[in-house]
Amino acid sequence: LDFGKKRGIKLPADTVEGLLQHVSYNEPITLTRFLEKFTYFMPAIVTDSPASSVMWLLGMKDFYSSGRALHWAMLADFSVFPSCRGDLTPDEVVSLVNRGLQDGERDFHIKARSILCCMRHMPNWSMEVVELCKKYQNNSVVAIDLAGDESLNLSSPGHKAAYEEAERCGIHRTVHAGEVGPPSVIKEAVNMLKAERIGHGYHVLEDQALYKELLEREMHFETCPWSSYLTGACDPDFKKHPVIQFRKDQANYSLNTDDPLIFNSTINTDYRIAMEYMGFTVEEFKRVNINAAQSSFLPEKEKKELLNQLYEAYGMILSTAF
Ligand SMILES: O=c1[nH]cnc2c1ncn2[C@@H]1O[C@H](CO)[C@@H](O)[C@H]1O
Repeated sequence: LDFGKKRGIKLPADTVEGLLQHVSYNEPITLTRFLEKFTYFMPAIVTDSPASSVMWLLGMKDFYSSGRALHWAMLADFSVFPSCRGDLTPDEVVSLVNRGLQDGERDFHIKARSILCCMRHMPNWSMEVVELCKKYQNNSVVAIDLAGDESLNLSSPGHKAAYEEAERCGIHRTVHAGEVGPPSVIKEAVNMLKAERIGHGYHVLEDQALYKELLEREMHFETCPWSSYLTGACDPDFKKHPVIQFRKDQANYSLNTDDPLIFNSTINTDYRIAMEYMGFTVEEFKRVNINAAQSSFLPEKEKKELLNQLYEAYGMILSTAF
């Protein structure tokens, strides 16, 4: 609200409660309508330097205290947010966030890296995104992602070229796929974009051959149960949720929040759902978090440190041989 006022950008309400009523929600709507929520508050913060500083600071604090993920978009295309020209270039935003993440890692004793996100509806941004990934590759940025509305046709050369360049340069790759879209989007993500992880991926179960292949390849699925309820990605009955099948098959997947602001949630929201409706045991929570660490995009040495921390915290055998 403060940044909106300062920049003369009209928001849909002028109190915190009023704005939250537009942004946060707790009953299913479509993915497309969910994505519209971002347009209510993004114009107030994109490419604004004080806003960016405050956002990462709050993000790090949340990240530390409640396991919330940081999820941020950085590019402002003026055709998307026409009235919100800030004082930072995308490059400066990434650099600022990197500094924030590094301060946070030091102050909170956590690992925090950044994934720069391409948007499905903006294929002409993707090369710029991968160039930023390259520039900051050894400085907090570890991977490229592709998010947005999956019903849009992916066969744009922009995303493909960016992902090819990412692979060529050793930049890790994840793609939102099979969240609401069919298994063919996952196939494209894996075969064409060379994704190493799949964001959501629930609809993989509709193509058993593909599912079997991805199980064998130990493909990592970044699942978000509460998000999947609110975006209408899955049957609203959690007892029929794809995560239950993933658990039974001991697939490589993790539990995540997705967008805590909009979903008014913390990681405990997702854990509670897993426990109450999906038959999770403490052992499965441990296994899932070890999966997450193993499939993280940290450099190998740091990944081993993180895994050792988890093994120790979980009372599992700790090998000092690493
Ligand atoms: O669950 C999701 N599916 C698809 N796109 C998403 C999801 N969550 C967020 N975004 C998109 O990614 C951008 C960066 O966070 C957001 O602006 C939103 O458009």
